[in-house]
Amino acid sequence: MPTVRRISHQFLERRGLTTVFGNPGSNELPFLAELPASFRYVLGLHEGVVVGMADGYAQATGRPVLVNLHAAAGSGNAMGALTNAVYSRSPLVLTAGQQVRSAIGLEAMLANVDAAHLMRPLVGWSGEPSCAADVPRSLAQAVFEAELHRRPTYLSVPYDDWAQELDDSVAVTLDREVRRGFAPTEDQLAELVGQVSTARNPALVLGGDIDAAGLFDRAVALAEHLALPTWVAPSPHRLPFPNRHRLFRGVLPAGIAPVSTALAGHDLILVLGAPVFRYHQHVPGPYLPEGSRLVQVTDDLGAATRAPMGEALVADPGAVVEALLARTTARGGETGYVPNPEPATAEEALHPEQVFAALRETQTADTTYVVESTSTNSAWWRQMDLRQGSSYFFPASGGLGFGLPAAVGMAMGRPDRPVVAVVGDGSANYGITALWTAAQHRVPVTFVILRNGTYGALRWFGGLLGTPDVPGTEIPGLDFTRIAEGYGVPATTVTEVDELHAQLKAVADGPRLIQVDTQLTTP
Ligand SMILES: Cc1ncc(Cn2c(C)c(CCOP(=O)(O)OP(=O)(O)O)sc2=O)c(N)n1
Ligand SMILES: [Ca+2]
Repeated sequence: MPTVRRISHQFLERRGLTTVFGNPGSNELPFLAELPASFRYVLGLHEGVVVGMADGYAQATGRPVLVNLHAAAGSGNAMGALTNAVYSRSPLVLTAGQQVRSAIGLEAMLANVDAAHLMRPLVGWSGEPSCAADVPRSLAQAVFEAELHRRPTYLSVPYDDWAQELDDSVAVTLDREVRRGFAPTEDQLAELVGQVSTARNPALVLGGDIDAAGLFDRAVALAEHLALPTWVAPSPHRLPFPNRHRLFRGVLPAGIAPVSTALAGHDLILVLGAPVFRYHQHVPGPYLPEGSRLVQVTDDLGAATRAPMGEALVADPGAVVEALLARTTARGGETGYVPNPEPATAEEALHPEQVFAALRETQTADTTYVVESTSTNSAWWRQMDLRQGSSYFFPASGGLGFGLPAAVGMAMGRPDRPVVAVVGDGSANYGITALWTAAQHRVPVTFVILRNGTYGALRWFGGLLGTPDVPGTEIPGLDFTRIAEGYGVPATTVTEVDELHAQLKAVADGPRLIQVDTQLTTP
């Protein structure tokens, strides 16, 4: 008779969840025992790094990813990174070990009290099976819930369940398939085609889901077909459109009034694959310009129901893109790209624009950038020239500690594409132990640390909020070359542009860290 562990491993193997990101405690060991040879366990030294790596791997592969955490303490450490995975809609399946069933109620050491509620409201589905025999079905539910809703799930399993024997009938769970189809109806498509065809001056706003769905090139085709000025929705965690394309109008500012100002004059605003909108700094004003109509198309039901204005169609944006391409008359939009500007310079240190121009000039066009530098966004979009899908990733809820781990996870998920992490000297500390995992697995990531000795974005926010003189924004004296070497990653510091070019051009067969002293700029 098969054990709970055997059936569960078989189910995970059939669903392709054979890379496990984890950090174990005693509660997890009975699950990890007898892992089939097809499984790969990737150890992270902190649970925030474990989830960050899994998030990167999930966004790189587009597939559900298994995470194994240590009871409540491990799950709690993971929550910060989980806020990013929620908003990047990463299908993570979090599993956590639980004390033996008889010791949970008395709250023995390592009991995860009220486990099914611990990770809410971050996770979509969570549970702890009522008996060992329900573990395989519960695991299958956790996987399907994550896959279908594209939202992390959480399953807590008492560690004395795994060795329990089950009767053969439970194997019926192994072959389950659950599929989703969110195609719009003919009437819905006809209405949308009519709205776009009759619009005088429509605009296109794209969200990260367009890139996640592999629609980057189809979005370009649509914009060119209909001559649509195109923006990226505020606070992007991915890039859904080439940032130097002649139709690109920029990343929408993350304030209510500035969004209306940017979109003024467009009678129809078509939002594909984005929440409406992920505002950040509070700048109140009209949600929409006078005379504008907003139509949002998303397969994220929550994003559709919570928007403050406009109409929403809950459907697969890809089906809408193809229908608009096929059923509307071409308007001959601009094609091609605008030239790159000269980078700004600085006195003592390098200007971030010089760093980004060096990346543009030395890295290949298929490079995946994982960015977590919060005061350099303007410099980044001014200098980078990204023309492929899956080229840009940023922490989706702004939770720091994503950059270094996610870069490691992405490089593991897509070993065919070079990965460069561009991380601030503040952000780097939240996920710094990812360097150890990179060294252990010889993951070929280039980590570029922008050292300006401060929490630059907070200095800028202080000015915005009228609180310029607050404590806790200066971080002098950090040396990431010595920290990196302590985790096994070779590292250098550069102060000149030529040195930076030379370092970036050098071929590395594993991880490397380049620390660059940069001037503080504003986001
Ligand atoms: C987990 C976590 N902690 C704290 C913050 C607050 N925070 C912090 C601390 C920032 C400064 C990051 O500094 P950096 O050096 O990484 O980048 P810049 O100097 O370019 O701003 S930006 C920001 O929102 C956060 N977003 N996430
Ligand atoms: Ca900084």
